[in-house]
Amino acid sequence: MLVEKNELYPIFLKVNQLNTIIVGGGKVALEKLSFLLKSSPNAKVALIALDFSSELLALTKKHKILTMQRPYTSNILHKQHMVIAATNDSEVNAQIYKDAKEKQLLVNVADTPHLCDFYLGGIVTKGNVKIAISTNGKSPTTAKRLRQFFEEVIPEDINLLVGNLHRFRKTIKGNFESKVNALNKLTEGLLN
Ligand SMILES: C[C@@]1(CC(=O)O)C2=NC(=C\c3[nH]c(c(CCC(=O)O)c3CC(=O)O)Cc3[nH]c(c(CC(=O)O)c3CCC(=O)O)/C=C3\N/C(=C\2)[C@@H](CCC(=O)O)[C@]3(C)CC(=O)O)/[C@H]1CCC(=O)O
Ligand SMILES: NC(=O)c1ccc[n+]([C@@H]2O[C@H](COP(=O)([O-])OP(=O)(O)OC[C@H]3O[C@@H](n4cnc5c(N)ncnc54)[C@H](O)[C@@H]3O)[C@@H](O)[C@H]2O)c1
Repeated sequence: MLVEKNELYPIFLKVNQLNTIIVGGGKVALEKLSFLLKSSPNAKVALIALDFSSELLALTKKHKILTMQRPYTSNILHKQHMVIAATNDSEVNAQIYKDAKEKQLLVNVADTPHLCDFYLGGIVTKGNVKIAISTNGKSPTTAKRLRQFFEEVIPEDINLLVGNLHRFRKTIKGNFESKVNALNKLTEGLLN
């Protein structure tokens, strides 16, 4: 049996130094913004929509996020790096996709895999450690459950390990290779 394989390449974006725009102000926009801010509270993001739900407005106020109450027009994509389309108008969403492609922006039309350059994933954060989960767009529910599972099983003190190894690395003398050897020797027991 041929097993399908996820060929997406995950990268960890510094969204505090990139410009992201979300088009839409309803339930889906709220979900995408909440997950973005949960992982990256200082993300540089702006929203544009005909109207915004009160829950979404409360979140934008809390994080000092700019909201623009007007219809989408393509000029809003100027100087943006990424756009998330989350309106309830599929023609507008398709137009955003087309405009973004013309301007070579990364685009995600929420919940519409064939109109996405990237997917938002399930994300587990423990201090400096972050794990991103994707099911290749096949089952967001599985991504959510896996995220909950790893949030539960990965100990909070994983961050202590990272901090200790970071400090230990600075104390090791020698070239790159001997540092790698020392770090690997010290941590080989972690797998057992
Ligand atoms: C991970 C997460 C992040 C986030 O949203 O930020 C995320 N979806 C989440 C939850 C969720 N979304 C939906 C449900 C209801 C169950 C269901 O319908 O299946 C649930 C579960 C729930 O809410 O319980 C609806 C839905 N979503 C997509 C479709 C279309 C389709 O499946 O074809 C439909 C059907 C729409 C319809 O019916 O028309 C598609 C996408 N959703 C993705 C991400 C991308 C793929 C990620 C991957 O590769 O796994 C992708 C491809 C594009 C995208 O990036 O949007 C977040 C969990 C975060 C967490 O909890 O940690
Ligand atoms: N809510 C869900 O659970 C769900 C599930 C699966 C798919 N979807 C799909 O996701 C999309 C968004 O759903 P939702 O629940 O967030 O809708 P919603 O009605 O809660 O919000 C839609 C938002 O789009 C904005 N909008 C519409 N036209 C616009 C335009 N021309 N310019 C700027 N903003 C515009 C509205 O102002 C509103 O804020 C829809 O296509 C919906 O079918 C929703």
